[in-house]
Amino acid sequence: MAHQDVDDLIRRLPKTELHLHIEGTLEPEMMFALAQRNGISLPYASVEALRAAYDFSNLQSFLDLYYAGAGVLQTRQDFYELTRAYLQRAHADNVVHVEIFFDPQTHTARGIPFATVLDGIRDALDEAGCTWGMSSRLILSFLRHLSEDEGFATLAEALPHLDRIDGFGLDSSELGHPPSKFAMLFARCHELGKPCVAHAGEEGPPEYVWEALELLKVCRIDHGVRSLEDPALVKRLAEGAVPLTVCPLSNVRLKVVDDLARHNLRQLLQAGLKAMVNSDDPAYFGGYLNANLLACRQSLDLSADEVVTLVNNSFEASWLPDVDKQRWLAEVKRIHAESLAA
Ligand SMILES: Nc1ncnc2[nH]cnc12
Ligand SMILES: [Zn+2]
Repeated sequence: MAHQDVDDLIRRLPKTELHLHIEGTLEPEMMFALAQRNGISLPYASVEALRAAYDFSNLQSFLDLYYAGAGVLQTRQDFYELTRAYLQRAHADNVVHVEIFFDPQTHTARGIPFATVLDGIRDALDEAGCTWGMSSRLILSFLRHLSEDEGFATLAEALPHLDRIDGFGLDSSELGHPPSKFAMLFARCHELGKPCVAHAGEEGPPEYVWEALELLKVCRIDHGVRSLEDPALVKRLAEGAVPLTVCPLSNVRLKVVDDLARHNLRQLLQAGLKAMVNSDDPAYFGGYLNANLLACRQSLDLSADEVVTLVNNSFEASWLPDVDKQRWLAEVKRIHAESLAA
């Protein structure tokens, strides 16, 4: 199939996104607009100056800016508008199902009530369900640079809202904050009957992926690109069909890989791992879901079959009920067959 046809297929396929930080969808234009509305001054003269600062050397250099930027989010309406803007972009990319992270500790630490954050995000998710039939799940992600006790305090704040929280995650500065630090917290999350995921093997070593699996008992690994360094881990991930929510443009921008052409996405698939493509923090990393897939197609010369495998892996790894998964997988198959026949 010609490159142009694979690109068309990428755009046409229904897709799901499983690794997306809602705070990472805050575009510079919206950051400035909210800053003005909320009477906050930003240390940048213009949108262009802010964008120019998006030149990261590693995960921490990004996180410093990302947490500072999130300071403009104050009201339920702000969180609603942020989420609505992301969902509009996802819908334009033919994303039909999203499972998104929110970082409540980033906001409650500034005095924003937990419910303000949750209500605003949920307003937009519910609206997207009504307007487009887009399905969604919301994942409360704990900040791993904070203590486990602080995680427990956040979990206590979440308890009255558990009907609107679908799972738990772990993100932020990975090095020096291994999953084992949160073993008791995640045990409690499992007791609440919710699925858990964790960022691991982004900058951190394969041991962190092992800990996420064995101690936090996660059902997906977020990133996990360093797993290939450990053959025993690859065997474990393949045998357990553990999904890896890979974020290629993020990996380039955070210098996890030096060049997209040298990303190990294909090697992950060839090792039998359930990898897929996601956008992570698209406002900071230069592209939403289709942009990630198109960039991989171009730099890695992905075939139509590889694209379909990535999209299928994503539906299979989602928390959709089986009947919905089967419906979307059948739709992917139909569109793939149509594009082959064209
Ligand atoms: N890529 C990433 N890794 C860890 N924590 C994050 N929070 C937002 N984006 C993140
Ligand atoms: Zn992430």
